[in-house]
Order: sequence, then C-alpha cells, then structure tokens
Amino acid sequence: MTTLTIARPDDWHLHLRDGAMMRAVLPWTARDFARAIIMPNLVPPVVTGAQAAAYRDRILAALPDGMTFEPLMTLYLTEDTDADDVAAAHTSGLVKAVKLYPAGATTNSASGVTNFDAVRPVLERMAEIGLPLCVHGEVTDHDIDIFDREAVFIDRILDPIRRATPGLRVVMEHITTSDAVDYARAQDDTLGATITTHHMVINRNHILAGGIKPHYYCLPVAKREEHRLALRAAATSGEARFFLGTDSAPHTDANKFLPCGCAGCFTAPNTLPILAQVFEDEGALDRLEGFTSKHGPAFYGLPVNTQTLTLTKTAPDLPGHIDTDDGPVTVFDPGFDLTWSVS
Ligand SMILES: NC(=O)N[C@@H](CC(=O)O)C(=O)O
Ligand SMILES: [Zn+2]
Ligand SMILES: [Zn+2]
Repeated sequence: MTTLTIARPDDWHLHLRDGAMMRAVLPWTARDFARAIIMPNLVPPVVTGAQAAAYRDRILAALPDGMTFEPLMTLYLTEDTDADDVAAAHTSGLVKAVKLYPAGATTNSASGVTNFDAVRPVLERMAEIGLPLCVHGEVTDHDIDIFDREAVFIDRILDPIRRATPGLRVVMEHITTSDAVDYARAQDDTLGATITTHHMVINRNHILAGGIKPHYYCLPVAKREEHRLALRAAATSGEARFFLGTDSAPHTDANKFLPCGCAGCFTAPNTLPILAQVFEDEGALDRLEGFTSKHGPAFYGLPVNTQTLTLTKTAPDLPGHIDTDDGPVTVFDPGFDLTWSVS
C-alpha cells in the first residue's frame, strides 16, 4: 500500500499550553488533527467554565489564518469544583470532559484531588448528565514504586469510583500497562482508554539504559517491554474502547535538562507518520482509521470528521525540534526512520 486516506484524526488528549508555547505548537496539531481534547493543567489551572471559555478564545486567536481546528475544552477537577458550574459548561456545549489529576501525580497537578470523597457530588452530577471524566491514573503514595502506580490506582481509586458512580463515563488516559489494557477490556462501554504514540514505541530501557534520556521521560513513565507490546496490541486490535490521545506535552529543552526535569514527550508533529509505521508493522494499517478517527468520536458522542487526511509512503520532512519564544522544544524521536508522510 502506498497511500492511505482516512477520516481526519482527532487527538483525545493534548497539552497546548498557553502564550508563546501555544502559538508555536498549535499549528503542528491543527495541521493533522480536526479536534483535540485540551488538557486544563495550566498555571493556574482551568477550573471554571469561564476560565475554559477564555482559554478556548485564546486558542482560537492563536490559530494561524487558513487553519481550522476545534478545541474541545475540559475542566480541571478540584475539591472545590462547583457541580452547577460544571453542568452549565456542559449544557452550553463548551466543555466535553472533566479531568481528574490525583494531587501531585504529574505536571501542574498541585490543585488536583487528594480526598476522592470530596468530589463525589461532582462525579454523580457528571454521571447524570453524561459528561465524561478523563483520569490521570496514578497513585501518588511515596511507598508505591513509580512503575506500579498505574496498576495500584486502578485497584484503589478507579474501580471504587466506577462502582460507586454507575453510569459515569470514564476515559483512562495515556494507559501504560497490560493491567490497564486488561481492566479496560473487562468493562462495559462506559469506559474508554487513550493510548499515546510514544508508549507504543518506547519502553523503560529507552529512558534509562546507556545514559538518561530526558526526552523519553513522561508520566506515566514508560514500563517494561511486555507492557509496550500489550499497548500496541490493544491500539491495533480494532477494539472501539481504545483510541488515540497523543499526550503531546511540550516542554522547552531547558526545562527537560534540569536536575529535576519536566515530564512529557512532544509528539504532535510526527504522530501520524509514527502511527502509520506502527500499524503497518503490526499488519493493521486498515485499523489505523478506527484508532485515530472513529473510536474517539463514538465514545464522546461526536460525529466523525467529514474531511479526510491522506498518508503517502514517502519519508516525511519534519523538524527535530521547533523554536518557540521560550526556547527550543525537541520533537519525540521514535528511533526508527519514518516512511509515511501526511500529504
Ligand atoms: N504526560 C506528561 O508527562 N506530562 C504532562 C502531564 C500529564 O499528562 O500527565 C504535561 O502536562 O507535561
Ligand atoms: Zn497525565
Ligand atoms: Zn497529558
């Protein structure tokens, strides 16, 4: 196969940041994706409907002329979140999901949730109105090994929340383990799971063996090879519960190369060429469209994009880094030559 035309993809988990960083990264997403679920972990976080509306306006104002892109806004769940404000933001069509960060789990999660009982009223309201909860699924307990934090979160937090809140639609974001794949497969269609580009490509050796590679450090951290293989199998399986959320999370190189460097891989520019390669290697190119363009809209109850995107079998011309007014940002290096380009 030398060309592949698919419904235009969406990204169901994206960090666009704000200001200079947003201006630099937004065109790379808008180039290949029609819509994206926009993560609310700004500083300060996007907590209220009014803040989400203002952020949406800033995104649209930063979109270059001639490009179209629809930001799907989310609210950052805190223990003080007002259920009425959430419901109003949903009813108006502004907000498509609420994001749960366990406090301290990841970048800019300090305002997240520590006491999960405190957010019960909001979760119950969300179940009533059909508003999905997107979850960063890691516990933050210091006595839990960082490689086990996702599996422990499923048992201790996620499953109890789902049992206590029947009907709540939940997206397990950026899953990294076979435990998460197995859990997702055992649930009904109120549960979806996003898989990133980079977690299908790297395992923990890529980060740690032969010298530390800050550009491969993200959260949840990449796990053993058996988990990477489980994620690739899930993504390429054609099962509707699994869909693309790149978690493209730009940080300047200066912020990656610190004694305490930031977590995140910047994959917006080359996600589609990488995914085409992964799906081709797995003999599943015919399932790429489901993963990038159909399963996500079905979960969120949105139409599939009517525009299309065509991939052709030629090496893409993509930058190794992009320049921003805050400094350079390195693009995720998959470690193999790309053979598919977006035409
Ligand atoms: N994935 C990451 O490693 N980082 C994300 C936060 C997140 O999605 O957890 C970020 O905002 O930088
Ligand atoms: Zn996260
Ligand atoms: Zn993220």
